[in-house]
Amino acid sequence: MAQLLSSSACFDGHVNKYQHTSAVLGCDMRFTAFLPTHAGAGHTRVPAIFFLSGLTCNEDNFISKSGAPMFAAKHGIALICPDTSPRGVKCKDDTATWDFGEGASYYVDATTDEYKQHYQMHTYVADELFHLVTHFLPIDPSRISVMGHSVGGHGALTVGLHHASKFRCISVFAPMSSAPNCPWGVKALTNLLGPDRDLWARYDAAYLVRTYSGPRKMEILVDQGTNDQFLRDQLHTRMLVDAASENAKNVSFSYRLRAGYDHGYFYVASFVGEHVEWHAKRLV
Ligand SMILES: N[C@@H](CCC(=O)N[C@@H](CS)C(=O)NCC(=O)O)C(=O)O
Repeated sequence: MAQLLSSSACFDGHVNKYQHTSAVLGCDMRFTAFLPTHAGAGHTRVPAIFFLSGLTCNEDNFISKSGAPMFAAKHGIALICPDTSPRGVKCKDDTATWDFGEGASYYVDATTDEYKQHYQMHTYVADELFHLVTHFLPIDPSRISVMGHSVGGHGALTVGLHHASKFRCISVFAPMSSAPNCPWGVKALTNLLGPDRDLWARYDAAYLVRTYSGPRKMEILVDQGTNDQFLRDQLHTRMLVDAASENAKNVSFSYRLRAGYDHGYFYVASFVGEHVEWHAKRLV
């Protein structure tokens, strides 16, 4: 069960904030949900898009900055926005920097002694939160997809490709495309999984796109701004394009390059309507 903390009318629906105790993470967690008005009326279950946010974000950034609820209302789709990490669990160094730890879990299931007790965000999103929202909210479990931004784009790709029977399609803005091949990812995976790089492939989005083999063809939409300050050193979006071209049998891939846009929420807000429409075609 989740406790409703607040509810605000928004377009043709409500933005609700919930809190629940996560058994997987061993702490209380919050998430926000946009629910269209007709969700739950006469037992109506609606499709949903999970949105995974990037570094320094919590459950509020996307829902309040992207403008997505207007488009979700138009298409009758729910938005589910989890927090980006466990909170207040006091693991080693997890509040020391902005690019790792609290607000920066990288959606990984940790195996190191320092982090494995709480940093299980992959299983939290794919299993625990998925189960919670499809049992507690009027959401149709057979019509769910995943979207993400930056490190949350890495999260959307890794969660979506590992759980393709649960998530129908994936779209990402400015994704961190290969965690083992950028400084953010190397720092996070060393902390969360240890130094054995063979274990890191499970969270390498480009590797997963290249090797994905079912249960059905996965549709992926990748969006990238050309003036993104993190593109050259951290995101390497081209690696996803190359990986998809090598696996066209199993992956249907669209790439939208946006001239002049940077990494921030003004960029996400500019194209989120296109993304919600793309998901709606596959969910509604
Ligand atoms: N704190 C970093 C930036 C972190 C950052 O850009 N985070 C992105 C995701 S990777 C974000 O969505 N930030 C929250 C926001 O803009 O609301 C800095 O100041 O350079």
